[in-house]
Parts: sequence; C-alpha cells; structure tokens
Amino acid sequence: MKKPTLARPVLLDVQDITRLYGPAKGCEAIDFQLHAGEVLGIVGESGSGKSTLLRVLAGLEAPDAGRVIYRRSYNEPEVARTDFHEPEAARTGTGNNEVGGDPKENAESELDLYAIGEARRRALLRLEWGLVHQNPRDGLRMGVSAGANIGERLMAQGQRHYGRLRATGQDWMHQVELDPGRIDDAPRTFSGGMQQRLQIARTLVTRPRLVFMDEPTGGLDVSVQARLLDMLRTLVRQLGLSVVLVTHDLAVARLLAHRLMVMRGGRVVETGLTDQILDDPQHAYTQLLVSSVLTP
Ligand SMILES: Nc1ncnc2c1ncn2[C@@H]1O[C@H](COP(=O)(O)OP(=O)(O)OP(=O)(O)O)[C@@H](O)[C@H]1O
Repeated sequence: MKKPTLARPVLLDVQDITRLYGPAKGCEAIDFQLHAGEVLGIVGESGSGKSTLLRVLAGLEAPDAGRVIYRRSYNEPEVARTDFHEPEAARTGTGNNEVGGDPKENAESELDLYAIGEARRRALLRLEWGLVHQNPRDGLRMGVSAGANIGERLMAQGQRHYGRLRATGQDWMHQVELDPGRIDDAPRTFSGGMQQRLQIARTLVTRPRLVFMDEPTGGLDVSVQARLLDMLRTLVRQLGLSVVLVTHDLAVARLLAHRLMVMRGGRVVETGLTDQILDDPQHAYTQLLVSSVLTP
C-alpha cells in the first residue's frame, strides 16, 4: 500500500488521553498524531483498551483527561483518487457549514473535540467523519432500504435530488460488490457480510475526511472476511482515506495499516511502521502477540 509522505498534514492530534473504568481498565496517557491519508492500526489483546480509546477518539465518550484535536485543512492534496469511479453526488462536496468554519475563508482550522459542544460534535460525525462498527446492525438502520441507508448521510449533507441519491446508492452498492438491483431491500434481508458492505458504503459515500473502524471484519466467516478485507483495502487506497482501525487480528492490521500502535492494559507499549512492528517487534509483549499468531 502506498505509504503516506511526511509532508502530509496532521489530521488528528491526540494529547494525553485517559479514560479509565478501573485500574488498567480503559486507556491511559495516549499520545499520537494521525496524518492525512494514513491508516493507523490499534492492536492488542481483548480488554487492552482499544475500543475505549476508539470511542473517545470518535467523539462518543468523553475522556477523563487529555484532548483530541481535529485539524481540518482545506488544502489537502488529493490522494490517489484519479482512477476511482466516484459517484456524482459524492464529488459535488458538502456545501454544509454546520460544523463551523467556512472552507472558503479558512485554509485550516482546529477543533478541540470535547470543547466544541455536543451539537457540533454530532455534526462533525455526521458530516466529516465516518464510523464503521464491528456489528453492522449498530451502523445501519435495519428497517429502511439499502438505498435509504446510503442516501441518508448524503441527505444530511444537504443533497435532496431523489434521482441522484438513488443513482449514487446504486453506484455505491456496485462499489462494495452488492447487487444494485437490491437497492429497495431492507438490510435485515442481507447476510452478515453483505450488511457489513452496506455499512461501509453508507459510511464512505460522503467521502469522510476521517474514518474510524472497530474490528470491521470481526464476527464474519473467514472466507467472507478475506473478500471484505480485499475490498476495504482497495477503497482505502483509492479514496486515500485517513483511518483509525481497531483490530485484534494482526493479519488485518498487516493488510490495511501503515503504522501500528500496540496496547496492553490500557497503555501503548510499542508504536511504529506496521512491517517493523510485525517483523521485528521490540517489546516483549509485542513479541508474544506476534509469535502467538505464528505458533499453531
Ligand atoms: N462502559 C464500561 N464500563 C466499565 N468497564 C468498561 C467499560 N467499557 C470497557 N470497560 C473495561 O475496560 C477494559 C478495556 O475494554 P475495551 O473494550 O476498551 O478493550 P478492547 O481492547 O477493545 O477489547 P475487545 O477486543 O475485547 O473489544 C476492559 O477491562 C473492559 O471490561
């Protein structure tokens, strides 16, 4: 996968985040920066605090201490998007200023995620960020059609034209290898793997600047996982997405992430480029984690 260059701007600046439910339960003193176009994998065993950290980063749960700074740069370079058949509606931009700041006036602005207030935080999630849950039921509206699920986030961005919304829905179903002929079917009639594809289409249709993924291939059959992972990798590369990915599966991390952060007991024990961490782990815990995958 194409590695991000150092010249890319910082998108997310995570400063000393702590969210603890008890000693070593949650996450503690987490510091890192995510650059535009970068995929950061957060790995570690069950209970190490990955999901807690993701919830804090994604604006879903306030930290006990620390700050999450989102830097919006409107001069971001377009990243490897040229060969992607992009739906018309997604290309036309948001034209929505709910989150604050006028793209025409400010080349850059900073938002402190937990200082901006609930309404703006929600708007940010809806308009500029995306979240892919492990369980697609948490990210989809099961009772409305596949097309409505995809169109909803576009409508939140102000798009109203029925024909275009529908065409975009079909286009995205095609992108995620779903039959566009099923656009009027409800997601509850889809298999788990198909629901996850639909959730990904719903999330990416608005071209979010930042995407959070929590075990996106978890809970699926191995063969379904492999195809989904392949598709995700293609989308991440073609759209040049900036992603924070939580997974306990090092194979998923290897395929998708440029850089890894290894967590244990709520703390980061090692961080570095994915290949370095997986091929030459320095910390004893990471060595154990990597060897436990290799040992049958
Ligand atoms: N809402 C909560 N209330 C109390 N304790 C919690 C809560 N959420 C998480 N915890 C605890 O915090 C610790 C970290 O949980 P977390 O879900 O972040 O880990 P994880 O690395 O994502 O694990 P998994 O891979 O199993 O999802 C665990 O001990 C968990 O029991």
